[in-house]
Amino acid sequence: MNVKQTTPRVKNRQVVKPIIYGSYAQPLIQKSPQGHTHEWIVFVRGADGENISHYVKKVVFKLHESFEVPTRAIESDPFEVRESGWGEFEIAIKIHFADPAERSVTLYHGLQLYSKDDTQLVGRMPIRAEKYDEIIFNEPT
Ligand SMILES: O=C(Nc1ccc(C(=O)N2CC(c3nccs3)C2)s1)[C@@H]1CCCN1
Repeated sequence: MNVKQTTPRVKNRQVVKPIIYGSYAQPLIQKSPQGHTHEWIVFVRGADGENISHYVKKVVFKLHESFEVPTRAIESDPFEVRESGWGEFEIAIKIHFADPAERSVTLYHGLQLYSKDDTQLVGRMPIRAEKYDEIIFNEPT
């Protein structure tokens, strides 16, 4: 009996990429001449340390417009911006993908320089403000 063998079509399947984004901040030992009180870093990274540059082409961090160069495009791992300042504000984080067919994704992060609860932090303990999220790609059939 002649049975036609067909290649099994892969249905639309999802590829889920876990990421962590956020900021770490630490008080400066002394206020800078510009009045900066903290140093901080804002970042996007793969959860469990995965190298996201396999599927991320660049990450654009949009800082407050009072920064000298408020728009920072980072085109290779580590996708982070290291800065200093005196206050907390929202940072837009736009992730552009290596696959030109994939639309970019924008996340928003409130830079945190101070502890949210009333624990009086001893010394220069860093303030970690991190969020877990997932980038979901729909694989074509
Ligand atoms: O703080 C806040 N907004 C901030 C915007 C920019 C900040 C900052 O840290 N910097 C600008 C950059 C400069 N350095 C020298 C010249 S411009 C260092 S803070 C708000 C105000 C109320 C609550 N939070």
